Amino acid sequence: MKVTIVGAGAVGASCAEYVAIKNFASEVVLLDIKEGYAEGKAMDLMQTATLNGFDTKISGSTNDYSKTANSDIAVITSGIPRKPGMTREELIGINAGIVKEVSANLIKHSPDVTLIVVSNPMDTMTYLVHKTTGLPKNKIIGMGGALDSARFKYRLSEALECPPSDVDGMVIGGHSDTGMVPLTRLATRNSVPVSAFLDTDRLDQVSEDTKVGGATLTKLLGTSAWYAPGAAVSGLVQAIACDQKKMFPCSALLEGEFGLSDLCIGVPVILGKNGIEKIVEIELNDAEKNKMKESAEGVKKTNGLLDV
Ligand SMILES: NC(=O)C1=CN([C@@H]2O[C@H](COP(=O)(O)OP(=O)(O)OC[C@H]3O[C@@H](n4cnc5c(N)ncnc54)[C@H](O)[C@@H]3O)[C@@H](O)[C@H]2O)C=CC1
Ligand SMILES: O=C([O-])CC(=O)C(=O)O
Repeated sequence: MKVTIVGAGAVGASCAEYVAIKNFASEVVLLDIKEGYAEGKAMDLMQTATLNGFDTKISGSTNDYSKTANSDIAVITSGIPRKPGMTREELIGINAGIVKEVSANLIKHSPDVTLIVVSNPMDTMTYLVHKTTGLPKNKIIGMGGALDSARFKYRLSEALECPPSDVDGMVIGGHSDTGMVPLTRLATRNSVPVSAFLDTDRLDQVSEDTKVGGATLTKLLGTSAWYAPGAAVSGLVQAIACDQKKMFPCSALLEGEFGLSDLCIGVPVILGKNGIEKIVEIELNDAEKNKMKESAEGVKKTNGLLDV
């Protein structure tokens, strides 16, 4: 199993580390445009192999895509992150060109690759990859909802004063400060609806904190987050690599599902060896449907800025 990660920055390197530690991939190639950077990160990570007990071979490449040939899965984390006060959407001008070029280069050397798009604005970057590559729709996956759901569960565990492992929950919709749709109605603590423990005001607060999860960290860190993003991507990579048939909310091309079409947005999907094996059309109530519709309008507005 060969995994390539383009962009050896904060998220790319974190993802490489989690993939390696989980020890399911034979090879991880890190590629970056910055001279020597991916090689340096790869060497540093390889020197953790005996410490962390993994056998995955991690190598680096400065923009030489021949090193990525025959990758099964490739992750795109190349591009700029936001600074405090910015939205993800403001990154489109620089990141669209990078994502278009990187995806074309990856596919040239690995025509059967499954792509996971991380660069922001992620839903629009995922749509761009659909529009500009010939890859089938099941092989293009945007990562956002897995991260947003992890943050939702963290915020719920804070409110419930319980360990995060007691909590289950999911965030669908666009990966943006206003577009996320945390499904509080379906969230549970060990199968008990969270509404049995928390009142509406507290649940609304959890939702709001979840939606601005990325912005909150960007303000604290001066750049956007990487540990939870890297871990979330590694979960998607593992589900595909190990054919786990696990369900995650991912940005997928919709063609009528949830009453939406011609966009990529976060919805529950089953991930296995064929990438997106199924979009799971869960029943939403009217309020959730309206939030999804508004979220989709926001994503489409950003998509309208693309030159495709
Ligand atoms: N979808 C999500 O949930 C998340 C998305 N992100 C996004 O991921 C992206 C990366 O974030 P960070 O790793 O924090 O940024 P970073 O600046 O640490 O790393 C980005 C790397 O991309 C490289 N790069 C730029 N152009 C390239 C090209 N043409 N080819 C190869 N490499 C290139 C840079 O040299 C740099 O090393 C950002 O757009 C950020 O907004 C970050 C966190 C979560
Ligand atoms: O907030 C950002 O810009 C990066 C990101 O997508 C996240 O951490 O959710």
